[in-house]
Amino acid sequence: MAMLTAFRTTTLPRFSSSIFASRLVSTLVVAEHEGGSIKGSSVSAVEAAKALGDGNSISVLLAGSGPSLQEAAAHAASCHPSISQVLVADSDKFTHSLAEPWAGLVHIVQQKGGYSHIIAAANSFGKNILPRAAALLDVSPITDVINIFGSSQFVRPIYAGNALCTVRYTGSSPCMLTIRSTSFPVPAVSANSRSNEAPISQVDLSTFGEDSVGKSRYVQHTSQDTERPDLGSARVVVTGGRGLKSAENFKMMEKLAEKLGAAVGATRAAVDAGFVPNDLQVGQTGKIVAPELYMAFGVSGAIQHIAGMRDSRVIVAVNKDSDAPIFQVADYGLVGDLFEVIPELLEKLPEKK
Ligand SMILES: Cc1cc2nc3c(=O)[nH]c(=O)nc-3n(C[C@H](O)[C@H](O)[C@H](O)COP(=O)(O)OP(=O)(O)OC[C@H]3O[C@@H](n4cnc5c(N)ncnc54)[C@H](O)[C@@H]3O)c2cc1C
Repeated sequence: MAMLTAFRTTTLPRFSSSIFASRLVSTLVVAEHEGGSIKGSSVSAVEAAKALGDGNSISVLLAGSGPSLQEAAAHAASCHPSISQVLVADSDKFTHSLAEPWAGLVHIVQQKGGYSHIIAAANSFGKNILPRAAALLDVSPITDVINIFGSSQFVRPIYAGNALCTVRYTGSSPCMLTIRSTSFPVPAVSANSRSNEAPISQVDLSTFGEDSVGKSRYVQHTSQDTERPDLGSARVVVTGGRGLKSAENFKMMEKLAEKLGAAVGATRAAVDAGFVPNDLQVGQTGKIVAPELYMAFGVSGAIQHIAGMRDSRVIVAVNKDSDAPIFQVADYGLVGDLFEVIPELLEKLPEKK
């Protein structure tokens, strides 16, 4: 069984990456796609793979079926200069991201490719697939990585982000990671900047075991309004908490988001109260966001919520309780009633062009 050695907490150490530079690194990025494009969080996983070492050969694995898979493969082949090849598994077994068939796919691709690392984004896609694939490969995955030092040393938050833990991977290959995409932004010059396209090849599925199919069943996929930016990568996020008091009142947040071109977020209390679906939840057990502007209305600032938004560049909080912990992390705080503040904002903000 693979071993993880946690050897230090707190601030980031300065390790020389040369300790591990002599190892050959090749990485498989398990990528998610939608509407014919590879998702931004998966491109961040490619960016993270770059940090594993010079000369890292990075392969991107895409699976699914139909024309949108082929479009996504073409997009993946040209979306980042560090991608060496795109592997495509075309089968209706992978149309939905069910963990069992996808983990089986990662297993056979790893058996053939012998990658030293396998990476996916730490979102519902990666968190669903990677642990199961790791179990099939008999290694321990390292989750929620926010910094990479060479091929074996990784930093990840613990205690809801209150401490950083540096772990050294001493297990066998492959070393499997999920990464926080907000910690590996893709520089504008890297995105879509390659002059030639990476080769695309089909995965040979002849050894794919049918026993992984049918263990879980796809029911339906509900997704937020596609007109809005994705919560995980939006530049502006407006979040409502229990202070909004009802699903009806939460519509004010949507109007505000519309004016600001923002994504809507929510606390777990707001989700549990049924104001909004749980894919809007920000926090330790929700999405991790790091927008340029994060606006929190009627949010107390519980540690589990802060864990998901503390890396936002500017935090604005509106709360009627001046002692609310959210003010400890806010750059701008307004002690006031959100039912007065939001309508005033809606009135004074110009319409989005
Ligand atoms: C294991 C675990 C995981 C968790 N994961 C998450 C997570 O991922 N994300 C998350 O958010 N929570 C998470 N929680 C829950 C978390 O502990 C808090 O319960 C939750 O964040 C509180 O949400 P809230 O701020 O909306 O509600 P509350 O704590 O009830 O705060 C409501 C706030 O609204 C203010 N308010 C009320 N009326 C008004 C008004 N008219 N105008 C202005 N302000 C007003 C109040 O002063 C108060 O500060 C988790 C908890 C546990 C135990």
